Amino acid sequence: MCILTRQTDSDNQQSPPQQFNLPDARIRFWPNWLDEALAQQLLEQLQQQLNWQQERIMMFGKPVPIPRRQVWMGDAHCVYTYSGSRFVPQPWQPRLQQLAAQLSEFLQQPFNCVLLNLYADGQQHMGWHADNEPELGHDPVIASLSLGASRRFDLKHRRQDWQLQLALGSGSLLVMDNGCQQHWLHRLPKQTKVNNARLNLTFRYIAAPS
Ligand SMILES: O=C(O)CCC(=O)C(=O)O
Ligand SMILES: [Fe+2]
Repeated sequence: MCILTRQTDSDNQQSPPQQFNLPDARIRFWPNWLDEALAQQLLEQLQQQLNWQQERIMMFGKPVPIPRRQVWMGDAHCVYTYSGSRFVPQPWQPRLQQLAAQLSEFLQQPFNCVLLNLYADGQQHMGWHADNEPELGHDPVIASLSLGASRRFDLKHRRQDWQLQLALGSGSLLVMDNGCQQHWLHRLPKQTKVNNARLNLTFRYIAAPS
């Protein structure tokens, strides 16, 4: 097993990313893509303004609330099926549409929808999964922006004994592509000592029906 950890440093959007060429995948990481004050301001604004939902998923035949709150937002055709439920997007909040456009320009990659996850504290989490729903296409590019409390993010190869752990601090941007969803899984583990909220935004692209 190989566990690699990177700590954040003072890079910004002008700096080249930290790049991890993993077996069967690529991860790029900008520790300070947004500066600290802007990240904090955006966190507070989105926490207050958005219509946060605690979705329920079916587990062993019973509806169970997921351990975080979510918003699904994007272009009207971006209907998304996740853990057996169908999500119709909320219309764009202007600041988020602007961020999607900024990321599209920055990464030279279209984004037309975003899943927002709000973790009230370190008890809230997300289990092992891949963002490999068919709507996202064959090899999706997922751009993950984090605001608020720093949390650990784990990746593991599906078939080989490889793991990667990253600390995702406020304002950091993580980009997963080149096989990451096909060959790896990721999760946000519980961290019971974390008392503050974290908001994560994963920008995605869903092709319009032809
Ligand atoms: O909160 C995170 O960093 C992970 C979010 C995630 O994996 C997802 O939205 O699919
Ligand atoms: Fe994910």
